[in-house]
Amino acid sequence: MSQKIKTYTTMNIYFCGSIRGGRQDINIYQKIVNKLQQYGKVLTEHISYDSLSEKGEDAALDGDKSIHDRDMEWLIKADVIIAEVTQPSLGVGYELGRAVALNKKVLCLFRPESGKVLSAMIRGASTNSLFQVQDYREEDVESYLEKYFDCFSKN
Ligand SMILES: O=c1[nH]c(=O)n([C@H]2C[C@H](O)[C@@H](COP(=O)(O)O)O2)cc1CO
Repeated sequence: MSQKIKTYTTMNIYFCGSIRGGRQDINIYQKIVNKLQQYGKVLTEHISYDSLSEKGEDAALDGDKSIHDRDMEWLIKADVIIAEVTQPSLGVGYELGRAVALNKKVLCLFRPESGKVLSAMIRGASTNSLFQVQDYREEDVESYLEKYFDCFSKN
């Protein structure tokens, strides 16, 4: 067990979650980020911060361009992208499109019990093991991540 965690320590994980699209799901983002930190470095940990409001990060110096350019650098260096896609977000949709273009490994997590219907452009992109969409209930999120990273280590 300890050996498995050791192999994961250098993995770069890019977590996507809604910011300006709405912060309703922040508690779930925190749960996901906490779990992901068992497997590697979460480059976008800030998405889970209580202090980050719907206004987004304070990018007073270079504005939104610095946020975009930094996040694209992180996306390029990520080994895997985990996205919580229940709360619709333009930024998350954009990140996922860029991740597909970069041939990255992507897991999208969606909660049907929210009553929302996931965009066809996300669910419909799930054609192979590189881009997966997983429906889940909040209480099961950790076990889905465990299963995903268990298979990840074998690929
Ligand atoms: O301040 C920010 N910082 C930041 O890293 N992002 C990135 C990471 C999130 O996965 C995604 C959220 O996009 P949006 O704000 O459109 O919901 O964009 C987005 C913003 C604000 O748009």
